[in-house]
Amino acid sequence: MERVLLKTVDKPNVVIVIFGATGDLSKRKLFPSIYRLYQNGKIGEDFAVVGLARRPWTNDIFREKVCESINESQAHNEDDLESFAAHFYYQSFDVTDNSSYTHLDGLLDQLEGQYQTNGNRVFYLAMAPEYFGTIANQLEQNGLKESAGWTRLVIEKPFGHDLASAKELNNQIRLAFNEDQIYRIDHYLGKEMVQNIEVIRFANGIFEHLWNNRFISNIQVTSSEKLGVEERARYYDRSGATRDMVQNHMLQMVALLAMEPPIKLTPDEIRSEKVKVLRALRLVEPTEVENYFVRGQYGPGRLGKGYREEAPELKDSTTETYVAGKVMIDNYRWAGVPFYIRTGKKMKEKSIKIVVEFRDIPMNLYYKDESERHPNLLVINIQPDEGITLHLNAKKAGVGSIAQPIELSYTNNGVDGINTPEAYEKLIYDCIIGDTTNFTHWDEVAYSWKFVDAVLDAWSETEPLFPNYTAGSMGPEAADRLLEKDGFHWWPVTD
Ligand SMILES: NC(=O)C1=CN([C@@H]2O[C@H](COP(=O)(O)OP(=O)(O)OC[C@H]3O[C@@H](n4cnc5c(N)ncnc54)[C@H](OP(=O)(O)O)[C@@H]3O)[C@@H](O)[C@H]2O)C=CC1
Ligand SMILES: O=C1O[C@H](COP(=O)(O)O)[C@@H](O)[C@H](O)[C@H]1O
Repeated sequence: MERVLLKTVDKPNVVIVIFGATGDLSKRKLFPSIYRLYQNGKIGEDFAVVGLARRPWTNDIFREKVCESINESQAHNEDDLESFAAHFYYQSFDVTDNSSYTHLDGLLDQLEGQYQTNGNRVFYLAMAPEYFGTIANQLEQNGLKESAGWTRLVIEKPFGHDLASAKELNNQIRLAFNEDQIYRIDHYLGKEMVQNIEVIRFANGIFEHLWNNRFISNIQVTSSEKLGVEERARYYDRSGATRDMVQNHMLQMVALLAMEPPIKLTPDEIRSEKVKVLRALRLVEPTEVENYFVRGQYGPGRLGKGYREEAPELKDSTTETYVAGKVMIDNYRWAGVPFYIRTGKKMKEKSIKIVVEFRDIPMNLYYKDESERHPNLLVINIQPDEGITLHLNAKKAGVGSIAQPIELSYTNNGVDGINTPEAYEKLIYDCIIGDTTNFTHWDEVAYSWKFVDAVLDAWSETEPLFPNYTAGSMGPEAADRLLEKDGFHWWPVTD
């Protein structure tokens, strides 16, 4: 099957307008990613980047900041960097002020002539979500969408706080932009091994034929972080791990693992299969929440302070920094198979890993201890290692018919081992060539909110007993019991 792109161009000509260009995301992810596109020849010389934020910076200060961010994050060539930075322009801008947009319109006209960008514009909203509706509306009202080329709007997460606010936000944005112009970023969808899930499943007969409830006993998806809340207490405390990670990244991975093969590799066909999975998620009943989900918050431990000590305003916080859940998909393929997910801050290791556990053989003939079990596992390593490992059993050399567990491994040599910038690099490129496959459609966002809202609503009825895991551990004990009662256990995420 051939991947069909909406538009395929070698070196697209474009002006990228970044709202929030003085912020953390721009510095840590966007500038380095655009630089990598330039370095790798994915964009040529016919591009410009306009940075917008309130600070009274000049083009020179902005270019210095861009160079600093690249200096800090990756290998580069000084001459290359200077010519790259010359494509960056800054405008001091208040998103709530009408006149800022008029000025921007003039700047875009000038740059489009200078760089021959054919009127192609990406508006990247790297700002707090409360401004998304206003910006979309102002772009429409001030005619900034009306150019000779295409215009696309990239929106960062979080997309709403719950289903109701997400709907409201979506309605506001849709007044100004069509669905096919909206690119909702989920950076996990830009990770190499997340993109590989589809290929591992659908390009291998040995997996796809077994990929169902007859042969798979459970699937475990872990995204653990060593980092704590860092400088983002204000955002994170209103969000918590469920909104920050489960509503988007974790459920997207579940959808890719569970979807039916698409009839074609087009964005619409893939999305339609993912939506079917998200629609089939079993909503957790309020009285059942304890049987399906576990929440946690880190206290002091091997990795330092507890969450409540990270900032004065977190002193009495009941926000969860950890979630584990048993997700059931009520469809023909997956009936009865739990998808266990877990994610948390200040855990033992940084690891994103998927373990597919196949049903065990009915009798153990080859291990001395009859209770010993070594089910076949397919492990998809997403970060920091990238690759897959298949756990099998084979005969121990020279000792009769005794088996031992063995592993077949494939390591995907990442370009330089840094995963997230690469994910942003891919997604920015996809956006400028018009490939929406790895962006989330409104339907996916809505079904995901519906699922997590049920859990969050049930939790809001009771006060959690926090903290309940130590910084540097693998999370609360209750998360182990979640699997034990089904006869399973978490497979380790480290060797
Ligand atoms: N940082 C990260 O790692 C991630 C961030 N995100 C999302 O990306 C978005 C941005 O996050 P982040 O960069 O961390 O946020 P920051 O708080 O670091 O940056 C916010 C930006 O908005 C600008 N700004 C604020 N108010 C206005 C205004 N009225 N007019 C114009 N500009 C304004 C600020 O600049 P100034 O003060 O100069 O106006 C600044 O450039 C958020 O939606 C966040 O959830 C998503 C994933 C990861
Ligand atoms: O979206 C987010 O993701 C990061 C984790 O991303 P990763 O690529 O390092 O796994 C998380 O730290 C952050 O809280 C969240 O907003």
